[in-house]
Amino acid sequence: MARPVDNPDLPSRARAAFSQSVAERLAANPAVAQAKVPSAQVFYHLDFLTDAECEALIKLIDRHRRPSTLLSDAPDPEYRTSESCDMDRFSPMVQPIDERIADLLGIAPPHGETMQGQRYAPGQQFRAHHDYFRGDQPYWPRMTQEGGQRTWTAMLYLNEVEEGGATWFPQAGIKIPPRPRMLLAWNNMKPDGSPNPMTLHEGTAVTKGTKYVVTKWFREQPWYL
Ligand SMILES: O=C(O)CCC(=O)C(=O)O
Ligand SMILES: [Fe+2]
Repeated sequence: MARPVDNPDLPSRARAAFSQSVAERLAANPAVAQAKVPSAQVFYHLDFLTDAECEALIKLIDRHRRPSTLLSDAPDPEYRTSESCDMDRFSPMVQPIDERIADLLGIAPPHGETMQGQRYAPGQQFRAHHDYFRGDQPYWPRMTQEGGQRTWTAMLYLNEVEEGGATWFPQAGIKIPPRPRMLLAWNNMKPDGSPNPMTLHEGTAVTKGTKYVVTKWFREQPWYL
C-alpha cells in the first residue's frame, strides 16, 4: 500500500525530493530550456511532438470534447469555458506520448493523471488558477486516496492560434504563446515541497482561431495502482 499523502498546504520532504529530481533531469536535457523566471521552475521543449502526433491528438479532442469542468466550485460560469476530454492512456496512439512525457520528467507513469485534451474557440478561456490542491477544499479528502497533491504540470500545444490563447503566469511574469509541437512543464511546488503561489496561471482568451492543448498533471504519489 502507498504511504499516506503529506499535508497539501505545508512543506513536504517527499515533494521536495520529487521536485528537485524532475528539475535536475529537465535541466540536464539539451532539448529542454528553462524559462528565465526566478520565482517558479518553468521548462519548455520546442519540438516534443511531431506534426502527425499533433494532428492525431487534435482529431481525438474534436471527437470527444464536452464542456470543461472544474474541481473547485468556481461561482463564475465564465471561469473555464473551454471544452475538454480525457484521453484513454492505454490507447495505441495516446500511450507512447503519455509515457514519453513521464520519461521526459523522470516520473513513473502511474503518478500521472489521465491526459486531458482542451479546445478553446474564440472567446473561450481558463481564468487564473493554481493547479495545486488546497487542504480546506471539499475535494481534498478524495484526493488523499488518489495520489495526493499535484506536483508538476505538463502541457502540450498542438496548433498555431491566429490570435490570443497564451498561457500567462501574471505573478511569475511570463507569457507563453501557443506553438505547435511544444511541451511546457512547470513545478507547482516550491523547492521545499509546499505550494508555490507564483505558479498562478491563466489560459488567456483566444481572440481568433482555435487553440488545442493537452494538459497532464502529476501527483506526489501514484494516481492509480
Ligand atoms: O490552456 C492553457 O493555456 C492553460 C491550461 C491550464 O492551465 C490547465 O489545463 O490547467
Ligand atoms: Fe492550469
